Amino acid sequence: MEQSPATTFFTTVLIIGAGPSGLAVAACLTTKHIPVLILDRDDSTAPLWRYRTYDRLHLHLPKQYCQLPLLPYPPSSPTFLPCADFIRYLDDYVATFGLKKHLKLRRRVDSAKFDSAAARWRVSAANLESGKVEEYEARFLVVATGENDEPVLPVGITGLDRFKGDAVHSQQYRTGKAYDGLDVLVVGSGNSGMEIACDLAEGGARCAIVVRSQVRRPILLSV
Ligand SMILES: NC(=O)C1=CN([C@@H]2O[C@H](COP(=O)(O)OP(=O)(O)OC[C@H]3O[C@@H](n4cnc5c(N)ncnc54)[C@H](OP(=O)(O)O)[C@@H]3O)[C@@H](O)[C@H]2O)C=CC1
Ligand SMILES: O=C(O)C(=O)Cc1c[nH]c2ccccc12
Repeated sequence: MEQSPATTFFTTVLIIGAGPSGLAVAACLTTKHIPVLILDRDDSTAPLWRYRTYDRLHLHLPKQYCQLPLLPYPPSSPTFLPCADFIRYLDDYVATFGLKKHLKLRRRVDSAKFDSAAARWRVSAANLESGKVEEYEARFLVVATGENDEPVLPVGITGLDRFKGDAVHSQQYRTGKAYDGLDVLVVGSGNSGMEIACDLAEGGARCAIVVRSQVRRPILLSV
């Protein structure tokens, strides 16, 4: 059977990733009237912040280090924003710069090639709603897919397959209250591991933490 040709979309700048970075790039370009399209495989902007964070999450950095270009936080907002406030800010950001019309969600980018003869990027994406392949042609490509979207699990932990308890990645962890009275081992002493260990202890778990190399010292910022 003959395949119908893929639909092609044209733009000047194609941005992959609708997290804070992708949205910031899009806002800066659209205010200069440069055409953009933003692709994301998830069904919303900032999916990591919406779907894969624990309940008590606040930004660890003071708000002045976490604001996106062209839209300051109101002075009344707290110095360390709760996650829900940060998401609201990102939603306001999308509304303020009219980014919704440039967003193409549920698009999984599968390849990106630079066609030097045409001086264009040719990007192929699966439309996860329709199941069809879409092609995108752009003069510039911005990859804003973040560092933390995909969970990283250590491979080859002997006996993990026989472990009777829950083993979850920090992306699935929500609250220490769910572990009241249980023994929990936290692997990793970055910001996630440290804060989750604290949340577990406050939730009533007996908690231990694995530190592979070192406990990093906090950098003190004046706020
Ligand atoms: N509220 C906020 O704003 C928050 C921000 N963040 C940010 O998100 C990013 C990711 O943070 P995080 O999720 O903590 O990840 P990180 O990469 O910062 O930390 C991962 C930790 O896991 C350890 N680790 C990895 N593999 C193994 C293994 N096989 N055995 C033992 N230990 C292992 C690492 O040890 P080693 O040091 O030896 O590599 C490290 O301590 C950071 O930029 C962080 O600042 C995170 C949480 C909250
Ligand atoms: O507050 C922290 O520690 C974070 O890791 C969040 C964060 C890092 N870089 C950012 C850029 C914009 C908004 C939030 C963050």
